[in-house]
Amino acid sequence: MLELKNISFEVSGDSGSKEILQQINLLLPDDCFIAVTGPNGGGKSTLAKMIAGIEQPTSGQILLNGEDITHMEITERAQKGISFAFQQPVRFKGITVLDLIRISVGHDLTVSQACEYLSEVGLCARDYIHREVNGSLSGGELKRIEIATSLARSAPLSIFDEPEAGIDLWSFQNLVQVFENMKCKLHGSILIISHQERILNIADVVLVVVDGRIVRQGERDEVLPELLNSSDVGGCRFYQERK
Ligand SMILES: Nc1ncnc2c1ncn2[C@@H]1O[C@H](COP(=O)(O)OP(=O)(O)OP(=O)(O)O)[C@@H](O)[C@H]1O
Repeated sequence: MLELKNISFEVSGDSGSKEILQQINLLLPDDCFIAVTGPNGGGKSTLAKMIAGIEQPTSGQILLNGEDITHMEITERAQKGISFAFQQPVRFKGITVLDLIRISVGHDLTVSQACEYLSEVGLCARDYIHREVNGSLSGGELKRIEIATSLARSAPLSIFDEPEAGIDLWSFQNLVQVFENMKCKLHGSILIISHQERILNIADVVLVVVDGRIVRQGERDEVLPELLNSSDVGGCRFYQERK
């Protein structure tokens, strides 16, 4: 179980300081699929980065299964079982797709076993398995390879930052299926940042982040209709923050 207690994140710039996250409280139980949504610039990626250890909060506490991980680095959190797939996937010069899947799974794997992960994300495995994870891959290909490595890692908590970004419409249908399968197979929690109704539609819990605050959180069937029926852009302004 992951718990965020009063997490705030402030940055200083030329025009003074800015609070990107304000007093975030969140409880993420085990085996839960949570979708985080909200307008651009609301703080969703920053929230995910706090959990993964890419950014450190200015104040507050993050607990993983009761252990305080607030000041742990990203590598240590990864070892504790938090996996993070970036909005802009990272390139690994000199490392092949096969290497990356083998590293992710953490034990030896045959080529055909590794290929299964690529097939799951809709890539023709034989065309990609021996390719280097470098700039020669398109954004969408990198994104799918990153999702395949997350599947291989099968972490207790997998975080995906806008997995749909850069994925074409046809592949998007499959991507929704990938996450549905993941939800059934994975013994762990999934946190997805998404703007897509079809992704929100497969989540157990939907969380809405606006202006650095959680303005709404609850079961999908409760929150999604409110979001979709709201006339406001981002669908968020009318919600009251949950105390
Ligand atoms: N290190 C930083 N320094 C200054 N501003 C930052 C920093 N990190 C994030 N921000 C700002 O904080 C706000 C929230 O950014 P964030 O990327 O978390 O938003 P988001 O909800 O994920 O947006 P999107 O939907 O567009 O991906 C933005 O205005 C962003 O410019």
